[in-house]
Amino acid sequence: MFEKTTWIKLPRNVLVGHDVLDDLGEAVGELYLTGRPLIVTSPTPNDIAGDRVRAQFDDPATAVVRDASFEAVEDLTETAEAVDPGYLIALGGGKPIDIAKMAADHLGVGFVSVPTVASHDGIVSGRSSIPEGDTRHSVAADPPLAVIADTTLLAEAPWRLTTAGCADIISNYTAVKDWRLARRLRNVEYSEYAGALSEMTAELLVENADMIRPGLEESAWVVVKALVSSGVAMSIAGSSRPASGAEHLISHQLDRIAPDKALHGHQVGVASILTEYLHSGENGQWAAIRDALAELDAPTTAAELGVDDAELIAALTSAHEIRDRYTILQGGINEEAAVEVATATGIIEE
Ligand SMILES: NC(=O)C1=CN([C@@H]2O[C@H](COP(=O)(O)OP(=O)(O)OC[C@H]3O[C@@H](n4cnc5c(N)ncnc54)[C@H](OP(=O)(O)O)[C@@H]3O)[C@@H](O)[C@H]2O)C=CC1
Ligand SMILES: O=C(CO)COP(=O)(O)O
Ligand SMILES: [Zn+2]
Repeated sequence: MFEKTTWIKLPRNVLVGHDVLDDLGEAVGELYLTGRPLIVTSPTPNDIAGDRVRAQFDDPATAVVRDASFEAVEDLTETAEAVDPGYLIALGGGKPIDIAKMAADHLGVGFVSVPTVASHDGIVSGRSSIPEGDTRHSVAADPPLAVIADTTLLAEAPWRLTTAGCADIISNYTAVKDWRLARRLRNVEYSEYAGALSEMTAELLVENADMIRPGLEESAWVVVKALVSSGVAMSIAGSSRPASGAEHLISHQLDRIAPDKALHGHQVGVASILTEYLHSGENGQWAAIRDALAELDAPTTAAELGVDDAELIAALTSAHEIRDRYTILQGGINEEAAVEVATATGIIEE
C-alpha cells in the first residue's frame, strides 16, 4: 500500500524588487490576516525602515530585539501576549527574523519576512538557528506567509553581509552531495526536486558571480532570488538538508570555538571548499568553489575569516560530534588528515 505523505509549506506572496517595501501593506492585505501587526526588528533596521513599515498599518506595535537566544524568543512571546497581535512582521537580518519565526510558532500566528540584509537563506526558510551554550539548535517552524525583499534597501546594506548570503548559497553544492551520500549509505529520505533546485540555485549564482557587485540593485536581486529558491528547496524537503551538510556542521562548531569572528555564510563557504575536497579529492570542484567565493569577495582562508588555524582544525575534527546528520564527516576526520586537507586547499598555511 502507498502510504507516503508530504506537506510542503511555502510563502504565499514573494515580492522582490525596487522600493517594494512600500507595497508591504498591500501584500499583507492579500493574505487576509486580521488583527494588528507586531513588528519585530532590531535597532539598525528599525532606524532604516521601521517608520516606512509602521506607516502602512493601523495601530502597529513594535518590539526591538537585540540578540538571538531562547530568552529573546520568550521575552518576545511575553510582549506579544500583551499586544495580542494578529501576525508578526519580521524586519531586519537573521536575528529578528529567527526570533519572530519562533515566537510566531509559539503564539500560533503567521509572520511576514522583510529582510534588510541578504545574509543567509534563513530569511526565507522555515527554520531558526539559535545558539545555546556549547551548541546550536536548528528549530523547525513555519516559513513566512510572505517575503517582501526590497532590492533598493538590500543594495545599500553592508556588502560583507551580501557576500555572506552568496557564500551560503554556494555551500548548497556540498550540502546536496552530503545529502546524496546519506541516501546511498543510510537510506535517508531524499527529494530529487529539492536537491535539483538547491544545486541549480548554487549554479545560477556562480554563473552570475561577475555581475554581483557592491551597491548594485541587480546584484541584490540575483542574491535574494537565490536565497528564496534555497528556502523553497528546504520547504520542499521539510528539512535544511538541501542547504546544510558537513560544511554547516563545521560552521556551527566555529560559532562555538571562535564565536563572533566571522559571518555564517562566510564560514560555510570556506568549509564547503574543505568538504568538496573530502568528497572528490584534489581533482574535484574545490578550486572552482574557492574561485567563485573569491570572485564574490567572500573569504577563502582561515585568516580571512579571522579564525586561527588551530580553531579551524578543531572545528573540522569535531564537526561530526554535533547533530545526527550523516555527512562526509561521519565518524570524524583525525587531526593529521584535517591539517592535510586544509593545507592542500590553501585554507591554512603550510
Ligand atoms: N534560520 C537560519 O537558517 C539561519 C539563521 N542564522 C541566524 O541569523 C543571525 C545572523 O544573521 P544576520 O543577518 O547576520 O544577523 P543580524 O540580524 O544580526 O544582522 C547583521 C547586522 O546587520 C545589521 N543590519 C540589518 N539590516 C541592515 C541594513 N539594511 N543596513 C545596515 N545594517 C543592517 C544588524 O543591525 P543590528 O545590530 O542593529 O541588528 C546587524 O548588526 C544569527 O542569529 C544566526 O544564528 C544564521 C544562519 C542560518
Ligand atoms: O543555514 C542553514 C541553511 O543555509 C540552516 O542550516 P542548519 O539547519 O544547519 O541550521
Ligand atoms: Zn546556511
